[in-house]
Amino acid sequence: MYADLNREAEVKRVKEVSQIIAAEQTSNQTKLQNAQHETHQIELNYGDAAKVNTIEVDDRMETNAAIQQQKQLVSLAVENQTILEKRQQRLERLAKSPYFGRIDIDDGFEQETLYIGTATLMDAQDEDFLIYDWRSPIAGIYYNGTLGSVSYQAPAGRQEVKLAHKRQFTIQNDQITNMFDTNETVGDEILQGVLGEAATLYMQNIVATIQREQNDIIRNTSADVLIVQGVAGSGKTSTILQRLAYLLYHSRQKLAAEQVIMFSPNHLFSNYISQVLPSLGEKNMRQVTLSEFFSQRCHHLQVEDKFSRYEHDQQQLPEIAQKMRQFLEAGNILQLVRTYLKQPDFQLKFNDLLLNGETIISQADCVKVYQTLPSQMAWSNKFQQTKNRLIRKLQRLVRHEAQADWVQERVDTLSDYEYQTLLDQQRFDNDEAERLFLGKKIAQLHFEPIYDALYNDYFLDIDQQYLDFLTKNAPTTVAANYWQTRIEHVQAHFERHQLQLSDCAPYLYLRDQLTGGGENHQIQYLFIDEMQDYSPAQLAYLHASFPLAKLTLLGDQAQDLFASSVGLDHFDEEIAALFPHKKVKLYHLNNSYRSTQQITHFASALLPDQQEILAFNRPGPKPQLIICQRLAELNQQVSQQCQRLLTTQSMVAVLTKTEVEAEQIYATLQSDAPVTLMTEKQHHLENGIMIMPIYLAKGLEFDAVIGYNVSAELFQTTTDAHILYTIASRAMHELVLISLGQPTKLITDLDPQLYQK
Ligand SMILES: Nc1ncnc2c1ncn2[C@@H]1O[C@H](COP(=O)(O)OP(=O)(O)OP(=O)(O)O)[C@@H](O)[C@H]1O
Repeated sequence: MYADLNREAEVKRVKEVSQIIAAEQTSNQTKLQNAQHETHQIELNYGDAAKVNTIEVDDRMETNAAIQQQKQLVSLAVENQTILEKRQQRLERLAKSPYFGRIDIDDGFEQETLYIGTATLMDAQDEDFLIYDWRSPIAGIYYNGTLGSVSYQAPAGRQEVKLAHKRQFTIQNDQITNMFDTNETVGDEILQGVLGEAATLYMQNIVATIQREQNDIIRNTSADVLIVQGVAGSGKTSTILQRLAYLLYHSRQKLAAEQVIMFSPNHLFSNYISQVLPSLGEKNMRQVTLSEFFSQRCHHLQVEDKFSRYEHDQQQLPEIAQKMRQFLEAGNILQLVRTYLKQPDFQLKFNDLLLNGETIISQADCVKVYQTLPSQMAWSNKFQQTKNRLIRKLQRLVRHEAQADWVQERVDTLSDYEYQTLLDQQRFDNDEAERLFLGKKIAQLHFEPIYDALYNDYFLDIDQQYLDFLTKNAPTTVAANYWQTRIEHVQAHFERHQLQLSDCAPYLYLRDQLTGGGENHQIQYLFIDEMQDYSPAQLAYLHASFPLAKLTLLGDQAQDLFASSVGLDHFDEEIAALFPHKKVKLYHLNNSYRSTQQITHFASALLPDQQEILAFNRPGPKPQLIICQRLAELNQQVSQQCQRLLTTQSMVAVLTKTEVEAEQIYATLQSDAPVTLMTEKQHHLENGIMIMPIYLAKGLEFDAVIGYNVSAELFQTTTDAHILYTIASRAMHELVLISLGQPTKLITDLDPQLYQK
């Protein structure tokens, strides 16, 4: 039987469920306190057990057994406590809002009413579900189905049922504040309410209003590589965070949050999204930026980061440089590395290993060892064999040196302390054996830097090897002399211990292939947000670095600020082609939820290749274009607009094209509200006014945005159109664009109806 549909019945049910939750909270709290007390007691006892006599052998064994037993007790108690703590948190979440959806279904045998919330809740007898977790198979119907016949994926296979009713709620504590029936997947009305709200310092989960197209992405568990090309504000980031919560729920036994990595654009963004998973009762995944990842892997080099390269590009980026960059950043560069290694004349480049100016292991030694190995052996194998043989060679040298005069003299002059330390409590039958032992220790210590160098693969001259790779792989798109100049640049950078961003992927891949390193087998899922900011070479390298991980890539080519996807005509398909032997699934999200209809229409029109972008039906004021003739006037306008916007909005961002502009406006902005200049070091959003270059605002949103100086001089190219689109699409409710002098044609060529001058 379906439950009663009238409002009174719903009001009554919410109250009843809330009371059950409250009672559960009280009983669970008592259990939790008991568990905390018990853990504390066991820990105290554990301390006593460890104090037992350890001199007598029998006592010592007994103590060890006691300690083991106590340890087990502690870990059981802690585990029990953790379960209760988690349950308490879950109940707290449910108490704030027990559920948000109801479905009435008929499977041909019985009619059932199900309520959907952020976690499962059973009745006191543990027999009936009072609330179903949104991730349970049957809850999929709520997001996917319109009334009538629907199917869902149950553990036993696909099930067909009839969906008779669907109802949405907004519930605060035990009060229903909004409720209506819908035939839509998830109706507009509640979504209207959610999207009309003010911006928040942390991203919110979207569990109550997940849209059908987003639900497909969230619940896809079959793809090895899942690629989402979605327009600005289409919920890509929200969707993948929900997806991760879904995956963690369904693979509890096999997948832990520690086995998931997300590459995010910057720390501000990482922090902005950090509350979504905890709000769904899940632990956060690890987050890293590309720059951090590369720096970690190239510890002896300073890697150019995307932001400084962007800033530099704004000053100048000659066409030739761009072509060379495209060559190095194309997906097939890793293939070129593999081909290079297969050449018959391929030679490994080695370093001399020196100690106090004296060559201990020479390049010639390395070559000699390397050449004795079978040519058909795999490179990484050959490299490891070479390394092992060089280590053995060093060990022979140490044994030999142990008897050398300088070492024996050193043995004679050891202080008592040195003597004891070197002996390390070892006993010898005769003096000679002891002398030999000490001699060997001294020689080992002496040659320790060489051991380290061998263990850390420093005998491979990867820099020279990479230069050799570049020399043998000149692109056909640029003249030889330009390429030669670039190689010299790379060399000069190596001398200063620097590496340019476009060299990172081929350089590291070459090193990994040669040394057999660089693969992380722990990570099971890799998420890459803002994938358009990664070159195909970087994406391919990340895939090679996490070979067992399933990938979720999401982005929007129209927000490509760094021109990473220049030359890719069919962006997502070309990205998909990077994973030829994998099960790839492509999704497109065309509905934009963030901004008002007016802002979305305006932003979409800025794009050169008019994409299909569907605005959500939420009206607001038209974007405004303001033209100033002098710099002082421009700065004054920014101040005035900030003041005006802050009367109705709480988070206003002034977005600039470059860092220098952000600093300039920060120096002149006058406001009573707090003003923050956001830099890469800043990790938190702030209320009031935030000023930042657009690349730091990636993935973020604000109540109102002021686009700083959208002049014809600064915005001309396709990449500029992408920058402007990204600026405009950060605004939820209001957008103001201010230009110094003639505004960019990107705006003035638009239909004048789209904005207000
Ligand atoms: N189903 C939904 N229910 C409620 N809000 C949603 C939904 N989908 C998206 N949103 C909201 O739309 C806004 C944009 O979402 P999100 O940041 O995930 O989009 P995005 O595609 O990653 O954007 P961008 O590429 O522009 O950074 C957020 O405020 C998000 O909460």
